[in-house]
Amino acid sequence: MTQVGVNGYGTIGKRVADAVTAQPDMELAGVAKTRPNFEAETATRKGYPLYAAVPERADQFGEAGLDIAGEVDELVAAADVIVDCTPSGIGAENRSLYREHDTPAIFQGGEDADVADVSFNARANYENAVGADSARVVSCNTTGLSRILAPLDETYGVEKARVTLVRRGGDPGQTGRGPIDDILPDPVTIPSHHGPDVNTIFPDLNIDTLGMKVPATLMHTHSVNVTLESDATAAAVRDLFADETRLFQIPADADIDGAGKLKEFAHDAGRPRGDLWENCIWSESITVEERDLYLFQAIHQESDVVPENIDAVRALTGTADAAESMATTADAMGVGIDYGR
Ligand SMILES: NC(=O)C1=CN([C@@H]2O[C@H](COP(=O)(O)OP(=O)(O)OC[C@H]3O[C@@H](n4cnc5c(N)ncnc54)[C@H](O)[C@@H]3O)[C@@H](O)[C@H]2O)C=CC1
Ligand SMILES: O=C(OP(=O)(O)O)[C@H](O)COP(=O)(O)O
Repeated sequence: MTQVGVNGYGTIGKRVADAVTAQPDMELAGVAKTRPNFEAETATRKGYPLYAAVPERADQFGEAGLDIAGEVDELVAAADVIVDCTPSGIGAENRSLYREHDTPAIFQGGEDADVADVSFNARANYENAVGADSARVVSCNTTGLSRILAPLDETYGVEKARVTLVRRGGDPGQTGRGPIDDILPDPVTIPSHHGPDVNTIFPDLNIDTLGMKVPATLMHTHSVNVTLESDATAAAVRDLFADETRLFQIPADADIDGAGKLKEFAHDAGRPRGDLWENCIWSESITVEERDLYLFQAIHQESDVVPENIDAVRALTGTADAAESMATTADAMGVGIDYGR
């Protein structure tokens, strides 16, 4: 059993912790929190060992009626792998703590690529992380792009990818984020950081990305154009994507017209927190004009990186190959949508 510690128990951390507890080959060593808020209370209620992330604030937990198992360095010492889910930039600050304890570490996409030995996407470059000391699971958007680019590149070759990313302003719980009533080119410079981030997974891939931010919280939406190196048809691309567990093709007759209905669908399906771990690609949008493929996809920013974090644990510990790990993760979490079956 691999003992996994989660440092930072917010949007990503709480989902990674739940996913760890579902795996047959992993145990949750504990989670580290900075303060005794409602998420700390939930962790305690779930029976997760709770550690104080900031030693000076450890007393606050007891004062709030929450027992702690210790301080974060004890969690790092006890874990075989630590998954750092702290806000952007804090992961880099925590790197020395993980090194001190010789604990392999997984970082998130908000960190710069040089925080870790490798940038990671299970479908595209799992092998690069096998036996590494650290890996960075690329951002939700880069994860979503890597999942479609890997099969397209393997099957047809990618001459050039062009993607416009319409980004949600903040997560549902991020009440301080915006825009509230605006549509922003963000970043206004081109390419956005997503293209270079894709290149940390596919170093030679030719890609331009443009980013925008809108007053939405539910999901990101991508408008994708990929010029392929060889001929394809829309039907063949649909068949190719159908073999990918982490790609969900929204059927035309599902009456799912946007992120709102996608989330409703996820809740109806009994998904925890209404999570959609898969890219959600509108099947009707898949169009091929000569060698140009077009599609729209929605990405659930809060959850698509969660299966990737689980696979990254197995890659760092060398306990499974990519196919085995992705299958185990899917079975344990219920990743994959067989609509209509
Ligand atoms: N929310 C999203 O849409 C996605 C976020 N990411 C990345 O995941 C990482 C985490 O993001 P979120 O979960 O959204 O952030 P979050 O703000 O929801 O959660 C971060 C948690 O870490 C805690 N924290 C702060 N300082 C800490 C410290 N020194 N030690 C331990 N914990 C500390 C915060 O109190 C909070 O509970 C970032 O790198 C982000 O870019 C990646 C994909 C999607
Ligand atoms: O990594 C993300 O988005 P990004 O790839 O657009 O930077 C996540 O949705 C987190 O974005 P945030 O930095 O706006 O919280």
